[in-house]
Amino acid sequence: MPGKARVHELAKELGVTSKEVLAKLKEQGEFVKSASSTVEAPVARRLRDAYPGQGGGKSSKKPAPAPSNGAAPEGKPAAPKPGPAAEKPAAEAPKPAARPGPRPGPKPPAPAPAAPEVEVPAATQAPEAEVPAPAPEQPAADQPAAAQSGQGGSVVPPKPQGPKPSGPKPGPRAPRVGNNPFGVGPGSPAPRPSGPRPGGQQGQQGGGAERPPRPGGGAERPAAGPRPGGGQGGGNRPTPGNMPPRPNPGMMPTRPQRPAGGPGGARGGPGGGARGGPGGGARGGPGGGARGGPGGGGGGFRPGGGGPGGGGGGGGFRPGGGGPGGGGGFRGRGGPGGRGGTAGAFGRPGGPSRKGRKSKRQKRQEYMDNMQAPSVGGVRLPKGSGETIRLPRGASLSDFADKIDANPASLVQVLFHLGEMVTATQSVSDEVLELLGSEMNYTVQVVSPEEEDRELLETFDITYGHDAGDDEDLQVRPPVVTIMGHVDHGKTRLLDTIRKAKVAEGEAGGITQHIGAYQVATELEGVERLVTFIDTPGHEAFTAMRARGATSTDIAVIVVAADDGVMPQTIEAINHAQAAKAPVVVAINKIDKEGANPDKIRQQLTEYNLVAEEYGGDTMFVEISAKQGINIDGLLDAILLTADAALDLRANPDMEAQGVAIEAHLDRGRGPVATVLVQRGTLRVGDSVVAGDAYGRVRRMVDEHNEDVTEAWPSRPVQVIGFTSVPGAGDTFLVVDEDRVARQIAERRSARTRNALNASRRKRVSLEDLDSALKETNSLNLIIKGDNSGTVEALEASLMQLDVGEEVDLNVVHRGVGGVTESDIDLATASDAIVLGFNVRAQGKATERATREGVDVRYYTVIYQAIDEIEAALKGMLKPEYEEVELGTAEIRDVFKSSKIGTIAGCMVTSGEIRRNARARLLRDSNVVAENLPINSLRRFKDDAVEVREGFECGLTLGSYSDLKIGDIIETYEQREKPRA
Ligand SMILES: Nc1nc2c(ncn2[C@@H]2O[C@H](COP(=O)(O)OP(=O)(O)OP(=O)(O)O)[C@@H](O)[C@H]2O)c(=O)[nH]1
Repeated sequence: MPGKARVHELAKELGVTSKEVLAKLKEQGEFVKSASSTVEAPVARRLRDAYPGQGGGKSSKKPAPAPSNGAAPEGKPAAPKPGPAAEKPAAEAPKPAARPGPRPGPKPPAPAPAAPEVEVPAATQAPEAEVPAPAPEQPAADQPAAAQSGQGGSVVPPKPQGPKPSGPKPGPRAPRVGNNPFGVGPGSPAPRPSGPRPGGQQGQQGGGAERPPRPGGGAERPAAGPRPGGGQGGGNRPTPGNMPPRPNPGMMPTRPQRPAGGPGGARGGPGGGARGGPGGGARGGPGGGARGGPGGGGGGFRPGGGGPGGGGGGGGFRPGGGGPGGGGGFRGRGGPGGRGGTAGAFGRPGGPSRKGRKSKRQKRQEYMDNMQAPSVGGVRLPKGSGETIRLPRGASLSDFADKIDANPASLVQVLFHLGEMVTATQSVSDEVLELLGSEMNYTVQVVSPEEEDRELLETFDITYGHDAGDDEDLQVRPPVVTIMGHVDHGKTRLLDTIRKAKVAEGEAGGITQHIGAYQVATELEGVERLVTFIDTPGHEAFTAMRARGATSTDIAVIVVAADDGVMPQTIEAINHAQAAKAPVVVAINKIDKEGANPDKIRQQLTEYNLVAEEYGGDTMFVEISAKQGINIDGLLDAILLTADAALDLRANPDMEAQGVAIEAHLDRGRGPVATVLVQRGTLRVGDSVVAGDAYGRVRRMVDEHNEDVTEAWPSRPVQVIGFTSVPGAGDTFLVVDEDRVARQIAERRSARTRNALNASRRKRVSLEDLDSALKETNSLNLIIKGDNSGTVEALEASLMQLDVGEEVDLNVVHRGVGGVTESDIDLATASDAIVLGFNVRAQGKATERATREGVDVRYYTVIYQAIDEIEAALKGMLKPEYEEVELGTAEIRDVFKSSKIGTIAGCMVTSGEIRRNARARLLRDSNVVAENLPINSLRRFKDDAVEVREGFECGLTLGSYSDLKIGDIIETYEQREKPRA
């Protein structure tokens, strides 16, 4: 095969010295080692071109037509061994001859004479060739160009000069790095590392293999020989520069568009060669390349920072911070340009971060704040300036912390130091909140449930408790009356009598059911008037209900048995009425009985600010007999007169109804049923209603005659069916626009109640009694289920009033209306509770489950029985109380010392007996010298004894106590459990 020209041969040919040739080559950017080194044909040609006068230029033109002019010797070097397939001298190549014009058609018809032109270096024609330069898929088109290039001369194998650098190709003539003639134009020196432009431009031509096919791109250049990928430095060694492309960020279609990368190919330096000669390559030559040469190349595998003049890598695997103009990159470092480029996608930011730093001033301010902040137990707290913090009852430390922008954990710590152990989310009592607030100079205002409810309703633009509209919208309404009094003074009987009396007076159908309230008609001064009675009298267990009854009541009738007089609950009832500012009418009952002394009652009640009219006061006293129906009308008259005199009973019926739930229960067939008393507005079927934390839509309303009603005016009690759950007795109810609002109000109330309940139930654990609290809980948990909410509340209230000392806690973990369910049993299992069912039974498989889980379920129909039993159970739980019982005394008559046993007292038992293991105290001259000493050894003579009686001598030891003297008295005693009263 025709060898490559050696330097000295070329020197000879050109008539210059080898040294000169070497110098020239160096000038051209070719690094040739010595005179015996070979150079590639294009280099030789360029060299010849550089010496035109010496035939170099000519010679380059000659070789092609060689066959015709026989210039073989010259032609040889002219057509140097370019391509691997160049078996034949380039002179043979002409036929294709194709003029590499714009059309590289596969069959260029160009005749032989065109040959000279054929020799025009391909690179010079590149601009033309670029246009048609087909994509690699048109190898045929490439062919002629390749042929005419004169260097590859590869006529035959139309090897597709794929766009890939295809490094590993076994081309026998792997162009050496830096020798790719297509990287630069003819005659043009190697790209200077002077900026992106040359590099970029060159890169386009010799561009990386990954570049999309571009006209004239190195890869596609047919003239590029077998290894088109390279620029000047192009070679076909498998290097990162000419590896087949791998998918990487640098190859993403968008990347090359980054301005920073310059127009260089994805891997391209100017020459885009594998290892980057001057033209750049995979590792970056001056034109930039994989590692960022000075010229800032297109992205390579690791396009680093761009060089001084170049942009950074245009996206490669790890393009880094750019040089001055560079940018974009993943992880590269800045080149000489240093920082200043923008950060790469994942690169470090260009400059040091100042974010998060605090100024000295800020730090000083913080320090000052810290110094001023209150500190409890070393925990710094925010310092308030006396502002008022409003917290709902049962708020947690977390809620508090939110309001003052503090860390809840520090509040927990502070409370710990103050002796309260609570978690951040646990509800805490009002006092604790207030205490904590005062520590931090805040005024904590615990908002009452009523206030909270008002605020809650305000969020829905609802006001409760006021009549809407003007004075003229108000219409007279009947008075609402509650009957209260001491046990057995005749409240129930009176209510019955009134009811029956009115039935007798012709109420159609009569009062057929007890709904918690009823309305009766009576005549006063010829005018028919209505009076509403709340039909929930009771014994003290109903205190809670009564208290509420008084607040929803206009007038309180206090029943006092004429034969019994004023009793404790009479006074309590008066107090409730007066607290509710409800005028009182006193019904002196049982006047039919012997010994009835109404005047005594009048007299007694003056002490309680109830002065009878007869005595110059304004309270009406009416003497009646509920049993015999005496003076019932008189009582009704008195009620109405009192109402007229003392009250302005008017309400606006033309508004959405508001009122109070008097009683509620779960009806087997109808679901939750609530008796409500409309206080203002008109309640209608279909209204969306919310009562406490229950809500629903009024599906049906019935009155005390069990008749359906469609509208209920002020002071009218009706039973409402349609709630989704059972409201509580005494809950306020109101009609709202939409079901959604009703639901939301109910849910928020429910959450609030739960919180408040948690706060009240929380077992207060302080550091002093933490041990005992953990050792023994001493609490009785209860679940109360009843047939209606009034009963349940009453039972709970009574139980809570049980006096069992402070040793035992009574917790009602759940209460509800309805039968005992499986879920009640589950809760009881989880909380170790006893289930109390009042007038209800177990539902479904609750009994079975209770038996299985060992849950104690107790059913009652009499309230006293329930209370008595629980009281007994609680007393059983009380810790035993111990008392000291003296056993006997002994006088020390002698003292012995034993190295083995210690100090032994020889005694005479002077009273009672001395028992081994009993406790003893030592008296000397009637003073207690030592207490609680154990008698751990007791002997009578040499025998161990369990006890020694009065009049006998014994020897004993008092533990390790040794300060015994003759004449001391040993008093022994033991602790015995004290029976409870
Ligand atoms: N002689 C007489 N007995 C009456 C009169 N009113 C009530 N009694 C009787 O007194 C007893 C108690 O009457 P209740 O109506 O149950 O008394 P109460 O105040 O409702 O009792 P509690 O529901 O337990 O609080 C009953 O036996 C009645 O019959 C009355 O005017 N005269």
